[in-house]
Amino acid sequence: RTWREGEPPLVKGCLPFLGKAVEFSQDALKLLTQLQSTHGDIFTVLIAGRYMTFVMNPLLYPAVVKHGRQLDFHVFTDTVAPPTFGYPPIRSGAYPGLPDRIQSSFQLLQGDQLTRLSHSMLGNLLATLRHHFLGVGPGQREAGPDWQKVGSGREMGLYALCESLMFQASVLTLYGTHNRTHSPGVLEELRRKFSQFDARFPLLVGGMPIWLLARTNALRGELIRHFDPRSMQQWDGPSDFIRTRVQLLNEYPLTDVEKGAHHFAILWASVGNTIPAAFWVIYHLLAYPEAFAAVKSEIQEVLGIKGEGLSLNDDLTLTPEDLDRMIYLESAVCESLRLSSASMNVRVCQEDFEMRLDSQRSVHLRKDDIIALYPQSMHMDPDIYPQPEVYKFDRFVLGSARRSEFFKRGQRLHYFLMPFGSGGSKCPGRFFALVELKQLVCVLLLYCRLELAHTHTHTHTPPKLDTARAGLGILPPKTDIAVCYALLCTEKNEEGRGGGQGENEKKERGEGENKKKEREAEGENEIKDRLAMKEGLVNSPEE
Ligand code: HEM
Repeated sequence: RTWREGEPPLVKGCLPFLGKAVEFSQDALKLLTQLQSTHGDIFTVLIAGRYMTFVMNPLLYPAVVKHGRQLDFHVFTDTVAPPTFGYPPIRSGAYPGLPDRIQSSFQLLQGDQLTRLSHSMLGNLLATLRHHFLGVGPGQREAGPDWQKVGSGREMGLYALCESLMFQASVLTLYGTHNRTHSPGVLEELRRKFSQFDARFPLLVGGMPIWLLARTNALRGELIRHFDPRSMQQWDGPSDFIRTRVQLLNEYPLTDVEKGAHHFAILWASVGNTIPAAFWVIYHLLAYPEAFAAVKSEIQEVLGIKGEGLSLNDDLTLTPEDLDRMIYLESAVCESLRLSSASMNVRVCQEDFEMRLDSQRSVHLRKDDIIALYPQSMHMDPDIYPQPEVYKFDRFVLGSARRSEFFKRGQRLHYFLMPFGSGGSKCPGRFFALVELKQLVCVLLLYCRLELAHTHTHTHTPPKLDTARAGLGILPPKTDIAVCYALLCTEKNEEGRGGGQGENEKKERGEGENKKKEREAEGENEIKDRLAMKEGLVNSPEE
């Protein structure tokens, strides 16, 4: 291929076919930043046989997003997802109407259904916490045998802790309970298999045929079997989202394995990014005491909880309005997503056309080329985020409100935080993901005492991002990091404080709850305004 007048600069590298594939897989952000400094805001690179045009300046992102017709997202996913998860491409014409109906099913992750999902997720997070870490099974109210052990503190990897909690609570919320998976041992087994499959995920997405990875192929088969039609009948109380998808897939001539593979793909989508995101959100709060203190006191203030926190016997209610009032919590979550997300937004050019970038510039693009945005470069741009490598929990707060205006070269950005993609390919689970992450913080901070095992401050070296997954979403840490954890308030502690004090605390809590109700009544309009603003964070206004 040779460069033509009007096209973006072309970088072919020295290696035939591979082009810049090696550098890209080693450190995509570094390569793209170097190319940007030489070739400017937009350039085309040969990567493993594909010509990929990167638009690096976030002020130009709207130009790409608005060309949804010429720049199609699903052509790409329909090439990558089917061989990775094991179902046939759905846009081949063999399944008329299926792609649109699948898109419609994503509505069930939002709106009113989101409230139901959130309610169920919180219950499952608490049940999982009680069961696995504190020795109390779902539905049980009494302390189990591990109570004392936990009361005196335990140590484990923070990633392992987040993975276990988020995986189990997410599976229970989306798929329901399974007569065999009632036993947490079975869910744990499912998680282990999932995590082994996930370790090979970058290779599969990179195009390696699964038959070359015999163990991964076998694992995928086992994972799919958990979700084939016969197994799905044994899941009790699935979410409306999963129930609808089961009915939908049954209407099409798919084999049982192919149906199971679709459900398995949703499992990956729902936890593959949420688990590493949970790790970074909690890690940053533990590493930065001022962030921890501000977020915890905000949570307690909004929920009207006095004292250290809650005991296991206390239940927790978190309405969407409660979460919405927690602007420091939301900012802390966004800041962790900014620092850890490295998803690539990919589109396939459907025809030769001229894409207008701004009032002065346009470029020629060729049919079948890939157009990509790499928002990690925006997230780490010092012009937009001063000291971009530093964690600042309140970066997304301005005064006493959410901050939703960010600028580059003095111009306001339409897109400033893009962990969830953009335009037509935007993650349909983004609202649920934010709720899950906030709920996890509330649960851990209110019920547990958590500390990094080896230091109490951020002066230690933070874990590095595992760049092997660059382009695929939230990057996990290269290594896990140990945390000590214990219950904040054990029954024993409460007794120790004496009945009178316990009564006072209950009274104070009651007063706090009354205050909360008064605020709820007063603030409804204010909440609506804030919700509208929050939409700016997860959904750009023009979409
Ligand atoms: C922090 C958590 C999450 C992050 C960062 C994230 C990010 C993303 C991104 C970037 C995409 C677009 C992929 C692309 O452009 O190629 C995507 C797609 C998707 N996500 Fe998420 N996601 C998260 C959580 C969730 C959750 C909790 C669910 C569901 C319960 C979910 C369901 C999906 C689905 C179904 C798609 C495919 C959409 C389509 O094919 O049109 N995600 N996600």
